[in-house]
Amino acid sequence: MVSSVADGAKLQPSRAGSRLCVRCGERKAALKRPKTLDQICRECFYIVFEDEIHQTIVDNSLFKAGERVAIGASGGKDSTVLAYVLSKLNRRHNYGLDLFLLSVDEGITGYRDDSLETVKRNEIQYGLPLKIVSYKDLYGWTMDDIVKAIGLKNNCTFCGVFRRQALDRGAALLKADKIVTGHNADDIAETVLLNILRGDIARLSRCTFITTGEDGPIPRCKPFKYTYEKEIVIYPFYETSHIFICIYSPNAYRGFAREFIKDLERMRPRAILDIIKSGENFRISTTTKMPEQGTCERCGYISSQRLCKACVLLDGLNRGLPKLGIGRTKAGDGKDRAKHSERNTSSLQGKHGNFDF
Ligand SMILES: Nc1ncnc2c1ncn2[C@@H]1O[C@H](COP(=O)(O)OP(=O)(O)OP(=O)(O)O)[C@@H](O)[C@H]1O
Repeated sequence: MVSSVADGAKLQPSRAGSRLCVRCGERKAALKRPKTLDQICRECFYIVFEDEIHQTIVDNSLFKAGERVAIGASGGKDSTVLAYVLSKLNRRHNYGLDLFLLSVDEGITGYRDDSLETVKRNEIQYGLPLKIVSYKDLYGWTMDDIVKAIGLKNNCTFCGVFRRQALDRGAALLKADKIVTGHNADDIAETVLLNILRGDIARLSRCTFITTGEDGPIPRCKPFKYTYEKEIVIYPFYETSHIFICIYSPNAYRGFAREFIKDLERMRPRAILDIIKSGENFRISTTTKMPEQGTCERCGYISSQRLCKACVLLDGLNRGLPKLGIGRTKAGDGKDRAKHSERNTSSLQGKHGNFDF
């Protein structure tokens, strides 16, 4: 399913009126910057947008020269803009990175097949090699098959767990040193809020990290950590920009958090950065038990249980018991590596889940 988001982006420029740009003081302001509400011209908007991302990359030492970086490319607005900006900054600032597009085909007819067409165009437009890995090849199941087996209710759990691992496997095939994703400031603020609402201390403690998985197979980072979604939408300006909406994603709880953050942003744009800042400054009590890292006995993937979540879910599917591994039951067959409280066990469960991408 495809919907155009260019409309929202076009409204703002027309409201900017005839004021001069606050940055250059020469050209007419073309829009009100969503992040700061500054009246700014189009040229200066591009400059500050790209410069802030460059600054985030430099301040957080996200990359080293010579690294092979796989860009998680879904074909949606965030990762499409990420691929474009990262290849531009790589050239402009001589990062010395080898960039690749990496797409996971979940096998969702009418959604991922459409968005993969965008990625294939990006491969040519941006001159970046593309690798596609599919759930069908990796797990023997497409999401269409999984939804037929389990219905709509818990399908996001399968998709999140499988996608996380599929990205790692694809990146390993590309011999990548890092994976980057298009998670933006709104996504991160939303995740902070959700982890508070769920009392998920383990994930709360790491969901604001700009780089995660340094102890795992391939670290992944988020160069858009401080980039507002509204600015990502505006960035391609009058070019058509599309959002692909998953036909299977009912995730109402996340949707509620998202709406709440959008309301806060309308009243006070800084709210998004402030929620991220709060998340960054949470201190976890030393008495809270944290997951103990290991590897899955069956597939060798990083896991805090005897079997990783993907293997447990796959087992359930293959045995005709698709609900196995869903919810708050323990992954594996109960032989935990460490004794955890009930709450901590539930945190571990989602370690590869879609809230902790
Ligand atoms: N199928 C996929 N293949 C490769 N990377 C993916 C895939 N799905 C998600 N990602 C990565 O995870 C990020 C966040 O995914 P999410 O599903 O939240 O989509 P989103 O916020 O709408 O981003 P986008 O606009 O890029 O689709 C994406 O920006 C992308 O980098």
